Amino acid sequence: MRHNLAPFPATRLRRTRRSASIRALCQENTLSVNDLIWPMFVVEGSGERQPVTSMPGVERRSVDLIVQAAREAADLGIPAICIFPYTDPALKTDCCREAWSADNLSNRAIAAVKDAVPEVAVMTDIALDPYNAQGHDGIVKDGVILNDETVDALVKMALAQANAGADILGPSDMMDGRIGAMRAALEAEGHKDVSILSYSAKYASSFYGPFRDAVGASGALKGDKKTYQMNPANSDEAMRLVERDLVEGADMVMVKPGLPYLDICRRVKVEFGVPTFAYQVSGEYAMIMAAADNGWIDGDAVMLESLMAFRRAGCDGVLTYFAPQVARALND
Ligand SMILES: NCc1[nH]cc(CCC(=O)O)c1CC(=O)O
Repeated sequence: MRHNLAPFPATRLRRTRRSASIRALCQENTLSVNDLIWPMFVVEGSGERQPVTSMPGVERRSVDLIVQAAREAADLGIPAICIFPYTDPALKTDCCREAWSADNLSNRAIAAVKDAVPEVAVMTDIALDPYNAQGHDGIVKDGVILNDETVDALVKMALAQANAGADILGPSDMMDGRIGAMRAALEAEGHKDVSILSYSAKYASSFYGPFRDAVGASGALKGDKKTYQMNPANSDEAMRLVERDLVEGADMVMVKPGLPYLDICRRVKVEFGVPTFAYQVSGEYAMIMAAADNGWIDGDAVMLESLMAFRRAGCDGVLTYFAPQVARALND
């Protein structure tokens, strides 16, 4: 872009900022409810709500209340929700078989939402951590995370979610070869219209701490996820991962976490021009809420500013725990 500005005073850049109406005319980016995916946590029971201590305002909800939240999403105009299960520790095993059980908690929630509020798109999470006694996203043997055995398990998990009625599958595991394997299995099993939103550039981040509390995975996890999630120091590698996932059949891609990785969001959008999403993760949410609860920042204003930043960086949409608050603020 060239910037051949006439010298002052012919150019006074404040002219386009002088009133609300002129600022509105010159605004380059917008944030709308259409840009939101609302992540939520499901727990066993009925009428059950459990606050997540490290994420003020976020609760685990039983399936009936997930359905109620999906209705709220529809009323607010939020196009999609994303379901994460809090799994009973007794169901966690080394082989992770609960992950692909047709009537596991997550699949029951997917089916219930699709039955009651079919117009809301349901996204899922595909990774073994909620079902793994070892807390890892993949199957662990002798301290090593096994790639190909994990992909076989993830394919079964993907099919179970598609059978339950999921619209968008979200592989968040970072194994190699999983997108191609899932896409082939979906085609073979008649799920040709199910979307894959791949967590393509997912970093080994410390911003996921509160999420691991929310799904009850922090206790089980031994070690870290650095042999599969990305090194936060890398950027070119993210482009290779995105390209690989697109070639294997992903429809949309994600960068995660969000705000600390806006440069990656920008590169993905500019280099590939595909539907690009960011995940404003639990730690990002917790930081904003903690400062707001202390009266140190204006929480609502910072929430909206942080989400506009994703749009400015080129994201088509954002997974954010703020989704209902944002929708309410935008609908006001
Ligand atoms: N693989 C599971 C998964 N899916 C989404 C998140 C994090 C989301 C958040 O922090 O809000 C994680 C945690 C992890 O990788 O340890």
